[in-house]
Amino acid sequence: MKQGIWKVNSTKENSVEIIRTRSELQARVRAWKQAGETVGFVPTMGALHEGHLSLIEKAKEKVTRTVASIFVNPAQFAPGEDFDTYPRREAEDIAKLASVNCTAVYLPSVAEMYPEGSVTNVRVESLSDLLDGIYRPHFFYGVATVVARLFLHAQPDVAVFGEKDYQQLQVIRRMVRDLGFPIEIIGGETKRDADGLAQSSRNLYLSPEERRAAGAIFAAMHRASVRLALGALPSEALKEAEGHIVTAGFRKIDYVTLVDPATLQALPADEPMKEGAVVRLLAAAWLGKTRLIDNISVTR
Ligand SMILES: Nc1ncnc2c1ncn2[C@@H]1O[C@H](COP(=O)(O)OP(=O)(O)OP(=O)(O)O)[C@@H](O)[C@H]1O
Ligand SMILES: CC(C)(CO)[C@@H](O)C(=O)[O-]
Ligand code: BAL
Repeated sequence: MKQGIWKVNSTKENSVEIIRTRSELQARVRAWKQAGETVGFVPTMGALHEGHLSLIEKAKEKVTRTVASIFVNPAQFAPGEDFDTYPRREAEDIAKLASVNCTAVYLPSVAEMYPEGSVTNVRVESLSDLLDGIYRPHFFYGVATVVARLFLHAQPDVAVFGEKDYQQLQVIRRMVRDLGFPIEIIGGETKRDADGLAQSSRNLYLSPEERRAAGAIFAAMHRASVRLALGALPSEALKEAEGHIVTAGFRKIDYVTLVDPATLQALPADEPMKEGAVVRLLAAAWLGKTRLIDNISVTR
């Protein structure tokens, strides 16, 4: 029966196994585990770039089988956000996954992730309500809900998330801790273009002019991190960074802030960082209609 489901619903293309249903994925993972293999999981929304592929490579260091998922999750988009226009590039994505020898890709439908009448959600309170949660109040509830469901479908030993979405990584770590998922969560470092811009699927929305301006967000954060390491007041270093971002052509800043890396609570703005402190500098800003986020670690 398990074998039958697998044969009907999955095909092989460029050596990546394509799996579209929860039952197939669970059967496949169960078979691997029974054979003594270990499973790494990389959830994505597709339109893959080198950042995503680096997470597969990171998983491969730890496990013998890797599964990527591609699912544009309606529950994490608010009305008026870009759910309908979010880039969808299934064939290209599958070829990219093949190029890094990802074992399988999970491509569930909305009905597979949210069976009709589904009313069960996961809320990681507190962490979800700060920073991006202020500007996208629905967002981390949608992320936690879908990631919990994906974890139950994929049942991985290890899951890798990008540090680019730093708050998301912390929310997932907290959910895994609180609910006791037997999954090791690993953070993957942010892959950047030559000018420092963090790679992101939404960079595809930028016009050539906007793309030229976009590097300013990282440049401003990097400059602020150097000043902070030298003992500048956060209020001054962050204000200067905001000035650079606006001058480069960003139309609106949601935040440029210094936080505790674990709790994400804002640090005092009017005291220099303590010697030896390691904190996180996070920023979110709008370039035209595109919202870019980024973050870096700052050490004094
Ligand atoms: N530049 C990057 N380097 C490393 N990991 C990344 C990078 N960008 C995204 N990721 C990670 O890839 C995973 C899937 O993210 P997602 O599919 O939303 O891509 P994205 O590029 O962040 O898209 P978006 O533009 O919608 O934010 C997440 O864990 C995310 O943190
Ligand atoms: C983790 C995730 C795949 C959940 O939909 C998404 O938020 C993303 O791509 O970062
Ligand atoms: N990269 C996180 C997914 C999102 O912004 O919708």
